[in-house]
Amino acid sequence: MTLKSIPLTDELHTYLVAHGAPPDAVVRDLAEETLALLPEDAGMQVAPEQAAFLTFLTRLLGVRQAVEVGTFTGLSSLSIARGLAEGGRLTCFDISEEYTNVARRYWARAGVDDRIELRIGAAGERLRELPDERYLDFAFIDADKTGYPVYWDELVPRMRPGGVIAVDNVLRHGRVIAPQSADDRAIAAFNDAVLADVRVDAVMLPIADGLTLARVH
Ligand SMILES: C[S@@+](CC[C@H](N)C(=O)[O-])C[C@H]1O[C@@H](n2cnc3c(N)ncnc32)[C@H](O)[C@@H]1O
Repeated sequence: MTLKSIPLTDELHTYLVAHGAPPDAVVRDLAEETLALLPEDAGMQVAPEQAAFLTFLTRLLGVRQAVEVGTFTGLSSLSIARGLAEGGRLTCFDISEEYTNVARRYWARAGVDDRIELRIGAAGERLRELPDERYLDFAFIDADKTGYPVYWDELVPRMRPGGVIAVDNVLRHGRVIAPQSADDRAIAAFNDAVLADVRVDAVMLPIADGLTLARVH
């Protein structure tokens, strides 16, 4: 049995991205503009292979109702929106008008703005505005790390049976096993809580900074 995922050199990463739904012009421009406008924060954007995976997964699940927590300049939301089934809707949560104004432009350019609703404000509070029923097919959590348990607790009861929650940055660039910050400790505790949560089956994938996929019973 193979013992672990192989390490990715830069060359291998480039090869992997190029051979699995490579970024189109919209995604390339969004990545370039994010880096130019927000050089300090551009690393928050999902990796290109994650973007492709989000579209693939959304399509695979036939998602009609999706939520994203943590939109930034829009790469993950664009990727989810592209995979939605006919008539599907994505509701996005973020606190920043500045970041999400970039997202709005790229949603329009990609022709998916008609299926996305953006709600600005602290997601812990704004998620409570969502219908109190099990209607969500898919959710993606990628905002402030200390908020993850709150987002999880708001989202799990709203997932339809078989719905999937994807959670980003669960490996904290390896620091999850030796936390060095409050964010690292928050993710380590969150990962333990997911493992113990009897409402879900979860797998942790070594994509980019680690992605948990949890299927809600
Ligand atoms: C890692 S980035 C998201 C990256 C995005 N998924 C992408 O692919 O480009 C985290 C985002 O969470 C937002 N955020 C931070 N705290 C938040 C909160 N309390 N409620 C909602 N959004 C928050 C930030 O403004 C930022 O845009």
